[in-house]
Amino acid sequence: MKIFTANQIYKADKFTIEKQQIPSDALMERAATQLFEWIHSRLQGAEVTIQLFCGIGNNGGDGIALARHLKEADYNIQVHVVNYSEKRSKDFLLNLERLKDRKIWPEFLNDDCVMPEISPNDIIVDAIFGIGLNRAPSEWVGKLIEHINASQAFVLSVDIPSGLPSDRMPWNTDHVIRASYVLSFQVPKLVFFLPETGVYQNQWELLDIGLDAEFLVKEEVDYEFMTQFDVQPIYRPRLKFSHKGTYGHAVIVGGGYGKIGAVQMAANACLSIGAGLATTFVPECGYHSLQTALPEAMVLTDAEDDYISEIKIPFKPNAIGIGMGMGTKEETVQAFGKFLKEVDLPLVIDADGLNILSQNPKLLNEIPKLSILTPHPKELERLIGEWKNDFDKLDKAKTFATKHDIVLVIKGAHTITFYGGKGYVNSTGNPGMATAGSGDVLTGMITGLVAMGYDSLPATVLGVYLHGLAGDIGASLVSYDALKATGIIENIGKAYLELFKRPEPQEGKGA
Ligand SMILES: NC(=O)C1=CN([C@@H]2O[C@H](COP(=O)(O)OP(=O)(O)OC[C@H]3O[C@@H](n4cnc5c(N)ncnc54)[C@H](O)[C@@H]3O)[C@@H](O)[C@H]2O)[C@@H](O)CC1
Ligand SMILES: Nc1ncnc2c1ncn2[C@@H]1O[C@H](COP(=O)(O)OP(=O)(O)O)[C@@H](O)[C@H]1O
Ligand SMILES: [K+]
Repeated sequence: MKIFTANQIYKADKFTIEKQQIPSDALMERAATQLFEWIHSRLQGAEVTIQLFCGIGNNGGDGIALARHLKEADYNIQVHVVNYSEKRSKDFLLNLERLKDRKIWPEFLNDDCVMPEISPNDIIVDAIFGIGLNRAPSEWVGKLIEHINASQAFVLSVDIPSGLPSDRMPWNTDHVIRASYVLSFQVPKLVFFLPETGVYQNQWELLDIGLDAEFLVKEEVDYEFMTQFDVQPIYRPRLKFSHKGTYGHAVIVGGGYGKIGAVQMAANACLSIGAGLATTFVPECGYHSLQTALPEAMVLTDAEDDYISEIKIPFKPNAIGIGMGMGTKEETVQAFGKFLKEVDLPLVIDADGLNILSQNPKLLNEIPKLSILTPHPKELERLIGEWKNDFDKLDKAKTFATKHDIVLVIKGAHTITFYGGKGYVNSTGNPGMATAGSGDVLTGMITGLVAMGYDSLPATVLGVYLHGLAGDIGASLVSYDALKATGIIENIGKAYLELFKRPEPQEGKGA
């Protein structure tokens, strides 16, 4: 699913209005009808007070049109116009007239207004600013937003929480609506997925307002939100007349004294996702535990007992995952550097592999093209340097991935994969996955998919999606708190099955 910028949404609006030959307020009416149906199907005429805060642009227009529908269904409404500018939009004015025709007189709030009383039992509709916000809200509007946030009422934001710009950090973090729920039109907004800007909503959902399908398909975007529908086509079914050689031989290199478990989990995940064969390469001390815990995997050992000193793989693997639990001892750094020079297939590099790269930036030039790097935020910072905010982080990450011709995975609540100047935002996963070893599992899964013949980018996008989905299934069985990394591995099979279930209506989770 494409993620559009505000400008692209305006373009889609214009295209739709021209192609479908509809008046401009028709889209606003579709938006309001969808909003009304969503609310009405849940409230079923309940006597709760609905307070609508409407700006003077098209977001406000949506709110005013919604007020008309709510009144027609006999809801108890109070409409406030947040009168922050004299430049009212045409469709806002049209809908204000329609409201007045029905004898509904909104209260106009100006810079000297008294803050309206809000009960915690009220429902707030936040239609103050939409994607047109392009400068800091005035102080009094910011105070009104603070007042709404302090009310403890349920806040339903129209399109985007008011005060949250769609393409930059807010000017004042207190002057952004904290939405209980966002009903967003047609396409998700990038800000829903970033740690610093995703905190302004608990949940979001898309409403289809019929923007033209041709435009949605053709428009090129910088970011895509990877849903079940987007990921399904990547999957390649196993063939009847296949054998284990068809699904590749993966090697997992890593481990050190006390950190063999990381390799074990990665190799287990690698086999669980479907690699034909898996071999681990670990220091000698890992031999017995690996052979015991994971009988399906083969084990090669380093000459050293406790750490890796020379990586020797006496056959040509189809994929190599490297770095988990490996440490950054000088001998290991030398071995890793030598290995990078020798190897001629893309690698999946994680954990200490990434730390060694950050400490020895010259090695960055030795990374095979199309390798996959999977840093968590701290490892990413060591690789690309500090960032000012999430948007700066995305720019830096994209530049780094393009410069080295690699797939860069920024792990987090919504993992983002960068390749070829484009970002793929993952839709699965949960806070239960913030637990030791879940990154090792991801590395193993992606390595397995590469071994099976998937190219680097599809392997990563599919691996990240299935990893999150396996975590979601695992958490649904044992709770977020009790989920462990091995619980993710156990549910990889169910994640495959889930991938092909009929899609649920789109609904997302916030912070
Ligand atoms: N394709 C879609 O998604 C559709 C979107 N619609 C709605 O239209 C909204 C966008 O409407 P607008 O472009 O009118 O913009 P907004 O309603 O978000 O903002 C109103 C106007 O105020 C001005 N403004 C921006 N920041 C300000 C500030 N800090 N203080 C004072 N004035 C400021 C801007 O010039 C802006 O045009 C969407 O968020 C959505 O709710 C719907 O009406 C119909 C279709
Ligand atoms: N709050 C969260 N929501 C969703 N996924 C998460 C969350 N926290 C962590 N994860 C996922 O769990 C994994 C953690 O990786 P990492 O930090 O490398 O763990 P480790 O080093 O312990 O193996 C990543 O894939 C990340 O996306
Ligand atoms: K809004």
